[in-house]
Amino acid sequence: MLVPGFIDTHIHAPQYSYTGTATDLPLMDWLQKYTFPAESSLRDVETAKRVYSSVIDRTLRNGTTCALYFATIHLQSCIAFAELAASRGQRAYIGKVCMDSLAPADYIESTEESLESTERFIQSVRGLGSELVHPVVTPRFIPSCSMELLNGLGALADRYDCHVQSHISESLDEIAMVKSRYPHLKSDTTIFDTCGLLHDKTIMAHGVHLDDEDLRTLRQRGTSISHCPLSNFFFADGVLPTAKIVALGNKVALGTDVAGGYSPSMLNSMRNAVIAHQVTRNFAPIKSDELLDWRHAFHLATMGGAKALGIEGQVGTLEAGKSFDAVLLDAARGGIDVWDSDSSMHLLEKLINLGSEVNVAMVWVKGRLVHKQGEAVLIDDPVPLQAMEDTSSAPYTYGVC
Ligand SMILES: O=c1[nH]c(=O)c2nc[nH]c2[nH]1
Ligand SMILES: [Zn+2]
Repeated sequence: MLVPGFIDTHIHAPQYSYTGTATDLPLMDWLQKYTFPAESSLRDVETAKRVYSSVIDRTLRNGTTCALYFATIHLQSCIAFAELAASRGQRAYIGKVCMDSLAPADYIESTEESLESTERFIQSVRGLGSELVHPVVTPRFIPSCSMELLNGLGALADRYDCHVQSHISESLDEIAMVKSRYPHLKSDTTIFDTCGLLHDKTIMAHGVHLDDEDLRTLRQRGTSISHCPLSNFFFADGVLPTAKIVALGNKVALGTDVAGGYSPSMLNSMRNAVIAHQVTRNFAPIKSDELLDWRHAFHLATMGGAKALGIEGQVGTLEAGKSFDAVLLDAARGGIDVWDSDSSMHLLEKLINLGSEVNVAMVWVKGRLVHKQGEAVLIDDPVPLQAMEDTSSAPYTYGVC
């Protein structure tokens, strides 16, 4: 079954090195114990290239044709990441992370350094001239950014017309920290808004504790929420009422939040979005009839992501005139039994509920084959769609898998 490419709207590329571990602590302790040391080690550009190549490769193998990535604070490593994404052919929105507070001495920047290297990152990525790879203004979250930094980043996003990403109202420990620092300001939303960081190219992860007023502000600004259900089960101290938020008219997309979420698979994220919805329904004091099933989750993982990034005219569905960002899913490759009586809707439902990387046969971005199961990594040469029938003679350049 050929489906639109999956769009992961929240993934921490440098955390890929410890994906599948570090599942035992609340957010603030987890950042100090696991995240900052791992991210700090990517100061070394060669280490960064190894990790970033792996995460690009792994996400492509899982059918992620487009990802909105957090990187680290290190300018040269971030530029190397953008170059790798461009040569590997993934649609990648990449943020050089900004933090001038709440981080260890070896993984922090001054306000000036943060603003300067963000600007240089924007210019360098735009200088690559890639249609697929874009810079994103990325304050990590409010606790790790001074007001001066947030204001400066708002101005940069405006000047360069850039996407913005961060985390918003994500957990009780994060909210308590913001409240103790800014007791007079109502919420994360108020702070981001005051600093000019909420607009229609902004994607905020989590938002589990947004109230109705916050949600209204996000709607008015056209800002999207990246729902990361698996990570929310570990950190959020709550569950995002996704169906309610979608019904209110807020833009919602899906993310894996690697490595707070331990799986880089968007199929897994779709399944967890449905489970999270079932949890909110089952434990809600008043039962609502809002629905979020596998079909909605599939929509959030494709068109929802495209709308969040403002590229719904190019990707998100398989339609004439759009870019061919697509995934060929094949149940026969393992783990899924199909019966003659199965309709094509049953087949798609099975692929979403039971599928994994094993079932991702081929992946294309903008018409270029970027992954074919069982073959070496495809790099550099854009391959025209017509050339794909006979793979033995196609003019691919192969890298080492
Ligand atoms: O899930 C998360 N992962 C992170 O790396 C992070 N940083 C701030 N807030 C965060 N939440
Ligand atoms: Zn995150």
